[in-house]
Amino acid sequence: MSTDPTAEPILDVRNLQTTFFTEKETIRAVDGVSFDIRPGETVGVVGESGSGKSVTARSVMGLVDSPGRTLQGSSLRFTHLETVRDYTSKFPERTVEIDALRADYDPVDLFERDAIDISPTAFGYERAASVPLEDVLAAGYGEELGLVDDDPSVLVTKGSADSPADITDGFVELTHLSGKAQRLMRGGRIAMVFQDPLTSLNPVYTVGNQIKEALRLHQGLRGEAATREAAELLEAVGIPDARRRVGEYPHQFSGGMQQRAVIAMALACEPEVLICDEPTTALDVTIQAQILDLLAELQEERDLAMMFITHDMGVIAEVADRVNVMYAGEVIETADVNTLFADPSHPYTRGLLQSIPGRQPEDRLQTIEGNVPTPNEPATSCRFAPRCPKAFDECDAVHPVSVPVDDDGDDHTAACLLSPEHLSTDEAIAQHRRRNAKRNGGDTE
Ligand SMILES: Nc1ncnc2c1ncn2[C@@H]1O[C@H](COP(=O)(O)OP(=O)(O)OP(=O)(O)O)[C@@H](O)[C@H]1O
Ligand code: NI
Repeated sequence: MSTDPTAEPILDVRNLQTTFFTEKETIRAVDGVSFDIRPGETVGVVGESGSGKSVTARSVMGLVDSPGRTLQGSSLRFTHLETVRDYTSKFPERTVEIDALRADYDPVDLFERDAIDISPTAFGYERAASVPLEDVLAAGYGEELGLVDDDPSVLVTKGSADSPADITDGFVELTHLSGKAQRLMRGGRIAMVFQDPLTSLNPVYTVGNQIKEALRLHQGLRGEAATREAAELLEAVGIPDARRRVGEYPHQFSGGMQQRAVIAMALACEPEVLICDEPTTALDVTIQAQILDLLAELQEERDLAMMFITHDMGVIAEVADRVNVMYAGEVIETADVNTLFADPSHPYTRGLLQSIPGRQPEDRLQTIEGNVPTPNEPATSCRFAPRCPKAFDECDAVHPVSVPVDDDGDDHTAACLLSPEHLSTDEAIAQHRRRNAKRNGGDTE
């Protein structure tokens, strides 16, 4: 699984916050998550039950149900250029051209208006002049700042909205999609495979008809051509006797074959990004291995960007190029897969690795005591501290932010007061305090 580390991301997740407003409490299920995925790359998302993996995936898909909501300040950028051009011509009323705005607005003036309660630090910049207008719009503050009447879904950053074919840079902001623009994205450009194949398959239609429906919607194929393509897709995902089986119903398929059919359905839409949420958890080990091989093959053929969710470190080792470790709504460590296994930094990641059978001497299987807490308060401390073997006093007083683990610039970050590892603990804590203060708009922590 080699990917080009210099390639541009196709999906850029920035400060994603998805919260459930229940009668009892406010659950910050995803609390400021950032990462990106490149074409051909698999980003693994791992963590115990309740850490926010599925809500992250559902947020990207726009499938968060009430009482959940993705909050203002979150940005999910789909940067696939062809899609940006296509959406610019299909949804001109939802498109904004940054150059045209820049001519009319000076960001410094924007932030100086008295009525406005947003500071540049909310966007991770210290000075107003450094905040790109597209960040303001993507995070949903365009209306408040008087830039636009309605949050735009398509942001053209290089080129003119009048000439879609000549656009060279921009993104579709997934958090602002609705209606047809969302239907074309979901399934068409970004597809998802769930743990239980029966959530995706309708029991009353044949498998073939369901694939054909996807082909009609997203590729405009009908009739004989669609039937042929449906059988070819079933063949491509390794279903034997595909020509006959297109006429069968989901219940006539085994669990493994059902999941293959779901993958075929996802591929019928020719997506750029495939999100897999524990796609093999319900399957036995042999079938699981076959499905993982299949996904790897399909990814190679189609240069798919994949987000792969699992609580199984063994599966992560097999499928992922990069890994995000999640805990209580936050990404607490991120690294390329080899670094993560060889040199984990966060005590939580170390704990997860020690709970893989066969990875520790004397075959002692360690598990981390306790459970993931429900993140129902803003983070003002380390959410892992109560379970952490390394916890010390400050862990209850300072919220650790993601910082580079060391200074060799290899994109290995951890959200732990013991990082960066080359600093003394006091220096590291001071850095976390400063970064918190900055994020909260200059307040003291
Ligand atoms: N519909 C909902 N209403 C209220 N809270 C929810 C809802 N869906 C998820 N949550 C909460 O969001 C948090 C994250 O849940 P999520 O399903 O993303 O966890 P997960 O990491 O996918 O866990 P698992 O490994 O069990 O699938 C949990 O605290 C959960 O209780
Ligand atoms: Ni889940």
